[in-house]
Amino acid sequence: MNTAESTETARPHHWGPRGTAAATFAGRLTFDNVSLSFGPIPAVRNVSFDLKPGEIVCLLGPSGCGKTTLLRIAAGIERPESGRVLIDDQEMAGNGRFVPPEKRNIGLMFQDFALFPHLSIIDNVAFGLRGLKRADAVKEARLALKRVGLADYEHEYPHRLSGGEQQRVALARAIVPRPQVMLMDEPFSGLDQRLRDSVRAETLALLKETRATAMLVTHDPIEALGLADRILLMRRGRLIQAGTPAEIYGRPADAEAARFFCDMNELTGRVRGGLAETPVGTFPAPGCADGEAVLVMLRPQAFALGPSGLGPEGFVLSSRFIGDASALTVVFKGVEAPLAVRMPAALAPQQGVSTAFTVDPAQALVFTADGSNPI
Ligand SMILES: Nc1ncnc2c1ncn2[C@@H]1O[C@H](COP(=O)(O)OP(=O)(O)OP(=O)(O)O)[C@@H](O)[C@H]1O
Repeated sequence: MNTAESTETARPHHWGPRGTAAATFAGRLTFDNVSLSFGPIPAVRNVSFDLKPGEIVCLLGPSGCGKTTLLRIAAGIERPESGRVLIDDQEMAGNGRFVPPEKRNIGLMFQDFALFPHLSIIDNVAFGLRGLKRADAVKEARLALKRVGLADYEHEYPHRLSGGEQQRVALARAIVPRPQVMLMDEPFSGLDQRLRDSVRAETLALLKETRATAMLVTHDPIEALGLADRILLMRRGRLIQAGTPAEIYGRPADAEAARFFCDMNELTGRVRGGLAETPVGTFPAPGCADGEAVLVMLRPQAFALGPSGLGPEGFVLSSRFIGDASALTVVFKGVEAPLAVRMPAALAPQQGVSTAFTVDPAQALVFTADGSNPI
């Protein structure tokens, strides 16, 4: 059963059968040194990337970092002040050229779904097919509505639909003209938390089916890790790092990028013989000179209980059950502030206990002391 059924309304909530959406010829989306400022605010600065046909990419970063502006530039809603935007090597913007949004063969989906309130659901979906004969447009729109499980809703109006249903109408409307590139701005943020997981999974399946290249904006790192073939990480208008979810999570470009994905424990280490020494263990720091100070970041899940005498001893200051895990704060000798530790609830020690821990070096990230470069 789709979890949407239990959360929103009593109406049926099944999406249509997978594999029935119309496929497109995916486009390559290229940004070549693109910049745009709003007065003194440099919203997008010298951004370059290349989205391969059919790739699903999440544009990720904190609020105000320029994600929406970048998406709007890709769509042709904003003009870059310098640089070039290309789809399949054709210039959409740059060198004096500018192709308007309706000529770019892109699909757009906004955070608030932006359905037309005065149009019925079928007319909302058929809106992008105005070039077709009415009967053909309606036929295509019906197929798309069926795929998102809303075939019975075609005569309804947007205000009569729940948020999850509106999201599906917006998705059907975006895919129905078979765009080469889909651009989606926070497409799940307006949805109830419990609904989000199933809608994300269905949307991802649908995107793969249409084979369109997709760029999704999100500020949620977990969402990006779960959805994307590749993540583009932005900060203050710049592209900081591009890579697969495993690359970005496992080897963040700097300490700030690491903090964006996880609440990190941060310790200062001193290097000796290629190892950063800290009060809770030593971690590889290849290429660093003896005596150099480095920043060691440890994920809360790096810690496990260990045999006495081997790892650091810690005093459990607090232990909180949070469902599938327990969140602990633990005081270690030589470390100023208590460290955050997370482990399976069944294994977690009680508050007030002193016990030995081990620390998984694979969960440690070592950076230069100022956090600007990984080691
Ligand atoms: N039309 C505009 N006029 C002036 N400033 C703007 C305009 N659009 C965006 N900005 C500014 O540009 C910067 C980037 O904004 P943008 O909306 O692209 O960021 P974002 O990463 O999408 O943020 P959020 O996640 O909060 O939507 C911000 O400082 C924002 O205030």
